[in-house]
Amino acid sequence: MPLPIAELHLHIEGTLEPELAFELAARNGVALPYADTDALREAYRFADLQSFLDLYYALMAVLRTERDFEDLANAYLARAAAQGVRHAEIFFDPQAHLARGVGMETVVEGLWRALGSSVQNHGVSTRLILCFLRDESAESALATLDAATPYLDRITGIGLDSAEVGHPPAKFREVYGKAAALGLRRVAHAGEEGPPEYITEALDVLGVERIDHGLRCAEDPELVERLVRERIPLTLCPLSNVRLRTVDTLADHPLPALLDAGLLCTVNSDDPAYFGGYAGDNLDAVRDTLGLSDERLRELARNSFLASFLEDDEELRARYLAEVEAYVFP
Ligand SMILES: Nc1ncnc2[nH]cnc12
Ligand SMILES: [Zn+2]
Repeated sequence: MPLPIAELHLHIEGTLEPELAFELAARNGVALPYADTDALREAYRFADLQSFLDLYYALMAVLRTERDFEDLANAYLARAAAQGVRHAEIFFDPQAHLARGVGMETVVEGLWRALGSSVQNHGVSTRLILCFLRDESAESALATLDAATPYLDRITGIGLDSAEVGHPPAKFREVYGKAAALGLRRVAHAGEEGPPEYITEALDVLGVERIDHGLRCAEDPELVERLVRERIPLTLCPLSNVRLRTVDTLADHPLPALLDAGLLCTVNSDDPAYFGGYAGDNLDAVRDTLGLSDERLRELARNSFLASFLEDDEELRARYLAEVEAYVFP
């Protein structure tokens, strides 16, 4: 039995496995510029975040109907559950779909068909987090939040993703202010490729409650001290960092140093179909390569539930935390 964890940094579009991409392409009459799944997998060699994003957005062309989003989410939930994920806070990128003529309703209703029955079907509780694309305009983010208004009962929070460098958090001050007023929780990618200053800005200007990635905080000891003091969680994604060359090798990952510093770190998969592993694979990799002890792994699992947005169901959080403490490592 795998260690029970919450996954807090997961882009649902990044769970599109090549096999499902080809199935959806055939179903929707979309031509893919790859001969087969092997040829597509060959394209999964990334130089940096942008080279990944180019493929990530291009492959979304196969996602067209509610059923497509439902199938995508069900495939993720089944795989995640098999690796110990008990709770998933799932990002989605509506602007990438709206730009292709796929409406907010199709995306949210489709995802909800899977998420709404996930506890029964997969044993995984879920929350949905709407991400704004930071390389789009602030006005586009505001229009996207407006388009999501009818679905806010299904959306727990907002996030910020896509190409980081050159798109500092402050650009999205207004939309984060509006989202806060609507009672939405706030997170943002920061310090993945961007500098530590973006992390500070996300906290001070956007009022985020967690930092997605955030690994470049390791370059600024005062920032690390602040994150520890304020108990700001980091949603780290080790295999993603290796594939996108944010770290040279997994052995160079700052996770052990950040844990030693007292940071509330969590381990997540980001875009598992593209980066070679789901949440449990990421935990196995850091255990094997970074030599994390069983108690460190338990700490990561505990952190994931503490950092989750389960304030609306503290009883469930307590149950998950009890599962973590009772877990016996093989
Ligand atoms: N790792 C990542 N960083 C920024 N934007 C993303 N969108 C999907 N995955 C992402
Ligand atoms: Zn991400």
